[in-house]
Amino acid sequence: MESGGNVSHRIARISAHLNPPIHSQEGTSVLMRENCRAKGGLPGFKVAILGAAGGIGQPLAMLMKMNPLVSVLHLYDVVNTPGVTSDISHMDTGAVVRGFLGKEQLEEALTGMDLVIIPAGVPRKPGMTRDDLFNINAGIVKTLCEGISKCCPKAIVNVISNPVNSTVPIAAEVFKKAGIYDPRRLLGVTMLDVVRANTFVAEVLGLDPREVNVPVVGGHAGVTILPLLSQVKPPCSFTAEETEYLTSRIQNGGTEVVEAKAGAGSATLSMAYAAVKFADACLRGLRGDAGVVECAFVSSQVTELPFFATRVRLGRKGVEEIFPLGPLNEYERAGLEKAKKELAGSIEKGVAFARK
Ligand SMILES: NC(=O)c1ccc[n+]([C@@H]2O[C@H](COP(=O)([O-])OP(=O)(O)OC[C@H]3O[C@@H](n4cnc5c(N)ncnc54)[C@H](O)[C@@H]3O)[C@@H](O)[C@H]2O)c1
Ligand SMILES: O=C(O)C[C@H](O)C(=O)O
Repeated sequence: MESGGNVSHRIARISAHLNPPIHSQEGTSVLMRENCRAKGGLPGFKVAILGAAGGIGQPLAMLMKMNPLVSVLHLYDVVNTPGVTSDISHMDTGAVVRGFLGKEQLEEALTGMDLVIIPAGVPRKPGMTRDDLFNINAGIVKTLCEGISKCCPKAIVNVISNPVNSTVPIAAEVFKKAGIYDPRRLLGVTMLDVVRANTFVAEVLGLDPREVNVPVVGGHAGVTILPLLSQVKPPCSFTAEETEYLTSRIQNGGTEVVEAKAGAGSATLSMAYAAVKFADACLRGLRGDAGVVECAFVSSQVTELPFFATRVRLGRKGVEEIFPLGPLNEYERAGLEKAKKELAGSIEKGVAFARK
């Protein structure tokens, strides 16, 4: 039986849990309470989501709370994290959730993290390109990466914020400036392109999308998104018309969603799904699992460009192997040239911004 002392200690803990100290908006914070269950510390990884109250951030937070590899989940945003954190913390899964609000709490949110996922920033509206988001999102990503440099320089960083083709080079420059850059640990998330490609190819082939794997290389915008339909698994072939249809649909998948949402933002739910699929692969790599291979936009020597998305093998140190493009057909070779031309400018734009 519990002693009286233990019982009142437990009630005090529960009451602290139900009545968390909430500080003022202007002041530092909300939801600073230490969750008592964090003490024992389940085996697992510590993950932070920056932009956790957003359209991607919320479902991403929910799905990461369900991931058995995660023991601690930090939710950071400049708005609304108390509500999102309170809500998600009631899920009866293992990860302990803590919320952090506003830039005063960024460092606390980041300290000790193994993986940081960044979906912070504005999304597109119809008629915009991803590059139109640069002026706002470049600064957001820069500030967040400065925090990472200081508080968790060894963390794996997954950049979702657009334009990914520029925000990843920005992150790299920030890390270089801080003297902590390890290219193996910085990954631009292009998983949604693969998810879409698997879905659209499966539709054409009449297969279950879970059985299909399409490598998508290059970058994450328009013609820089290059699906390698000649390398689809299971092996298959497409007519010229199917190739044209699939390439165009995969390259314009983001725009398809932006237009359907008609001003209410861009892909959030499929992106959260893709982000968790990718984060889970990073965590399995960190754990030491063998053969974890996904596509990502990383520092690369596969082409003459400093960054390029290809299939990479994920391990304890992040990106441990970068696979070459493999044999391309004529259609893909032409696509590659177009992709490289646009990518070069986007990468340069990010680097120039960060070096200013
Ligand atoms: N890589 C991809 O495949 C992919 C897919 C979809 C969307 N995106 C991009 O992801 C980003 C977010 O999209 P969304 O739909 O979630 O947008 P959203 O506006 O719904 O959410 C963004 C969140 O970021 C927060 N935020 C803004 N400034 C911040 C800062 N300085 N620090 C922390 N948080 C901050 C906002 O408060 C908001 O909660 C956009 O740039 C979008 O283009 C990328
Ligand atoms: O298209 C967008 O603006 C969001 C994202 O990059 C996507 O591919 O859905």
